[in-house]
Amino acid sequence: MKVGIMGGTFDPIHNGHMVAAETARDAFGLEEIWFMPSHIPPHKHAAGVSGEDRLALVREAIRNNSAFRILDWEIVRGGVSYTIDTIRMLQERYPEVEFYFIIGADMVQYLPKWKDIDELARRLTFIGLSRPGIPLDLGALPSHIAASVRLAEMPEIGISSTLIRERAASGRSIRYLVPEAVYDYVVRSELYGVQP
Ligand SMILES: Nc1ncnc2c1ncn2[C@@H]1O[C@H](COP(=O)(O)OP(=O)(O)OP(=O)(O)O)[C@@H](O)[C@H]1O
Ligand SMILES: O=C(O)c1ccc[n+]([C@@H]2O[C@H](COP(=O)([O-])O)[C@@H](O)[C@H]2O)c1
Repeated sequence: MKVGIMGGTFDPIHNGHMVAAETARDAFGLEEIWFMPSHIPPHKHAAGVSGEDRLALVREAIRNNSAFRILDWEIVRGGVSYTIDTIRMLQERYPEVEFYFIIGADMVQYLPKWKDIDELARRLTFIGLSRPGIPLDLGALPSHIAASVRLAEMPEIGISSTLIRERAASGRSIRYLVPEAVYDYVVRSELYGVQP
């Protein structure tokens, strides 16, 4: 069975994440996508919203898609969410699964800085997807890392969680930038400064 892991801070999850996951599923014949919110992301600021709320937002986003599932291991484990730690555990628990890890073009360039990247690159295949303003190519990667990355074009979506947080904080609409059920949850729970 082929499973794509969609890891992220998801602060909040938005439509760029949804299209990235669906593009990877479709392009590489993945049977399931497991959305995996990180606890503390390794190389950027911690999320402003709790792990429980970010898990709830992901649950809302994927509720109508039976191929999309949630993996709460990193939130439950706490600490810094290094992917290698999680993948070792996942491969022990699910030895029959062939794992892919879905990332945006920004993260493709960043792969050499990931913890134990050489081991990770042996354990799984990365799927790199287009993101506006960032070249989608493997030219800058060492060849042994590039060998474990596949690229797929997706319609470029200029949405980031930063954009959503900034718009929400300044009272501008975030509707339709996030899945409708995510928008409803954000409004209901008054996250990111959004008022009902
Ligand atoms: N619009 C997008 N198009 C393609 N990939 C994306 C997009 N937004 C995020 N991703 C990818 O999804 C993964 C998780 O992203 P993350 O949760 O950090 O969201 P983000 O929008 O990049 O967040 P922030 O703005 O807070 O840095 C990363 O691999 C990232 O590259
Ligand atoms: O393991 C690492 O060193 C590592 C470094 C950067 C990012 N990651 C993972 O990549 C995914 C996307 O990261 P981010 O920061 O864009 O949310 C998320 O699952 C992170 O845990 C992992």
